[in-house]
Amino acid sequence: MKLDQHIFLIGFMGCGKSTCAACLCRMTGAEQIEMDQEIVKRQGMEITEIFRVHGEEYFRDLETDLIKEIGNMEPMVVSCGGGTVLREENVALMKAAGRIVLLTAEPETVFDRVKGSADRPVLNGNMNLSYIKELMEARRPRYEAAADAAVATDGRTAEEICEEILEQRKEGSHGAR
Ligand SMILES: Nc1ncnc2c1ncn2[C@@H]1O[C@H](COP(=O)(O)OP(=O)(O)OP(=O)(O)O)[C@@H](O)[C@H]1O
Ligand SMILES: O=C(O)C1=C[C@@H](O)[C@@H](O)[C@H](O)C1
Ligand SMILES: [Mg+2]
Repeated sequence: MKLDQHIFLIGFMGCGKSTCAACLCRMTGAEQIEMDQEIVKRQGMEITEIFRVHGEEYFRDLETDLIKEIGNMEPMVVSCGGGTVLREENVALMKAAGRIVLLTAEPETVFDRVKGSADRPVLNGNMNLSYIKELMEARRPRYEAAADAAVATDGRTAEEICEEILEQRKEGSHGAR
């Protein structure tokens, strides 16, 4: 199933964007772009380092620049940063270039998936379930407003999740995205 537009995977940290993007690429033959990794590569610095040295706004500007570039690329699967859709401008650029799929997971699932890692500056110092719940609730309206479709990931394999994403896309081809 070849892509005719980008698929942007969005959602909270640890919801499975990178895992599902890789799986979607195996299923469609499309290329994957990992926004976080691409920014790390270009800056020659880890994300925690970019936040520490330049601040969050600087990182958010890099995300916007990258989204603009992606808009001019061949259709691919884009694994967004967890906070990419916090900027309205980014959402508008993404909507113009493809379909935005929200991956969801319960806070308990997220905590379980991310608790062993120190690579997410937004969670460093706040690696606990109540903070994850609070931040997820605060961000939920932004994720939901940006999404063309949503898929729950709790207790499901990447393959099951991706089949649903591709199935929705077929259905969507007759009307809404
Ligand atoms: N459906 C799933 N079932 C079980 N474990 C999963 C699933 N999806 C992802 N994981 C695991 O959860 C962790 C986070 O997944 P992943 O890196 O794909 O999330 P992400 O949304 O890209 O997070 P971030 O961008 O914040 O790093 C990984 O260890 C991954 O193996
Ligand atoms: O949710 C967030 O704000 C972030 C998520 C990560 O993917 C990174 O983009 C960065 O750590 C910020
Ligand atoms: Mg990721």
